Amino acid sequence: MGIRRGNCNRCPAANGGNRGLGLDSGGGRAILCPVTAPITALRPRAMLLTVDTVSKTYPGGRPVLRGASITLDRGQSLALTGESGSGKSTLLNLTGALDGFDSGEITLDGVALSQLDDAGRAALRRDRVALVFQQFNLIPALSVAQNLAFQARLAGRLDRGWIDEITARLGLTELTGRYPEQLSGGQQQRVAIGRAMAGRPKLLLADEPTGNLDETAAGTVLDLMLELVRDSGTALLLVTHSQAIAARLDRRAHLTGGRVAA
Ligand SMILES: Nc1ncnc2c1ncn2[C@@H]1O[C@H](COP(=O)(O)OP(=O)(O)OP(=O)(O)O)[C@@H](O)[C@H]1O
Repeated sequence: MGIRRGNCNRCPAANGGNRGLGLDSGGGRAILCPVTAPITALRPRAMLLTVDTVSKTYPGGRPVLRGASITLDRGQSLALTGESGSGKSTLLNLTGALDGFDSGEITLDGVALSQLDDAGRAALRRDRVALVFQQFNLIPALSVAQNLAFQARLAGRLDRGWIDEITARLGLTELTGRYPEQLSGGQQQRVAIGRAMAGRPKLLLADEPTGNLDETAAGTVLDLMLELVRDSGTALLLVTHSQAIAARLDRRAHLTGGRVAA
């Protein structure tokens, strides 16, 4: 970047100037203030996602998000917790460009979501984001192998070697010819995770991914998902009610009153 980092002699945030920009104490050269600069400016390579003071009210409803902010580095995992109705799924959907927000900004992999039209949002979802929900959402007419390949093709990154690796790591090798209705819930969710990862997404959004599974299956699925995500360098934003699950991730953030308390 053109502007270097250092100690500024006056805090522009305090003086009503541009947040994060300051002057060095010597010659008045522009620098990034290490105190007030947005983290994105200081660590541009590591940062994947910034949700910056985002607000959202559904038509006819009360505000759900009132200036919610989170950040996520590449390859990092973050658990989003909060009371029922606090807006966790809403925040996840906004992050995945599934819905629009009223104010603030979401930046994903350098792309400001507020600037995208419908086609741009669709492209972002296809190329960089993958979703796993509590409902497995597999395509019933496609076999396990076809479900995985479908997603990879959609993302424009069909790599048979990678799909074979995912299949093996998720313990699905014996099941590749089966159809979703021939699988248990835990098996279906493993396929859903495999499908999500098949296109090598930058960000995996998971909404209560083990919520429909019994404890044993949930534990297995979570272990496999975290291992696969970690080794792939994919960042994970996971909504959960479970403190035990939240504790397994790198960081956690709690949503309350429409804001995030990290
Ligand atoms: N499409 C929608 N239209 C109108 N209101 C909605 C819509 N989706 C969610 N809401 C409302 O927004 C609020 C937050 O919902 P959201 O699903 O984001 O919460 P949550 O924290 O994920 O809840 P839970 O833990 O129960 O799944 C709720 O009051 C909900 O009724």
